Amino acid sequence: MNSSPGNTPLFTARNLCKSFHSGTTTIQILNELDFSIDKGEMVAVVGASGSGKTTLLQILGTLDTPDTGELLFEGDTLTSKNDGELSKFRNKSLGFIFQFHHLLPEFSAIENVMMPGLIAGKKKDEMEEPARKLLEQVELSHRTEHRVNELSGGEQQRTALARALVMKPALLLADEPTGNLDVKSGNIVFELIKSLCRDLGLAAIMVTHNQELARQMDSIFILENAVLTQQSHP
Ligand SMILES: Nc1ncnc2c1ncn2[C@@H]1O[C@H](COP(=O)(O)OP(=O)(O)OP(=O)(O)O)[C@@H](O)[C@H]1O
Repeated sequence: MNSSPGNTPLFTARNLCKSFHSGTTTIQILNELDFSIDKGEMVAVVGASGSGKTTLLQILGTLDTPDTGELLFEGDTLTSKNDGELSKFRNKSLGFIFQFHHLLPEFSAIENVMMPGLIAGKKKDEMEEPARKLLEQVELSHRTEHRVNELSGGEQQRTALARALVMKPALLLADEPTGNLDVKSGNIVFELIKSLCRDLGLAAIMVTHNQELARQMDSIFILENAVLTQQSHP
């Protein structure tokens, strides 16, 4: 949100509206919500349970569609892209990390990290070095050949982080990335997210219930009554 006049933000959401309908009830989750983030900026999104944080992140990540509104990446609209184009966009420009790791259990740590590249049509030889390097950066050099179910919860989440970064995205979307971990493992994952994003110049939007972690980001936004409000930094 710190763009100086004339500078295009990395990612902009304009006028997002989203409602869910259940029987006769309509829940308005997002109401003319505006948001933008600059290259390399790290923001936290907090809010009460059920306020719509996951829904917002899914929409920003083009995994869900708003009822109305527009998303712009580096000034280009994403709204007119078809599913195939959006899938390519996500693969190239976005990294995702969720509360649960969503790794493929039948594959090893390094195979999981290489996967986004292989899906994009890159050769295994091309992906092996960056995957190995990232596993080293998340302190898992000794676990590269382990299958997912042979890793601890913290190790699985660090593998998921390596996978999220392997395509060198510009923006990391993290939904409660430490929510399923004990405090110590969660802190390790959070510190890695922070340091790797800083080192790689990545922007990040992190949904969290943890105020202590949120305070360590560049800014905090509260999702309340279907709009995002920036909290003045403590
Ligand atoms: N597909 C859906 N259909 C109907 N209602 C939905 C759907 N997805 C989410 N909701 C409702 O929208 C609201 C927001 O859900 P969401 O998961 O985005 O909240 P959240 O802020 O991430 O919650 P939490 O902090 O508990 O994870 C909730 O009341 C939820 O029940």
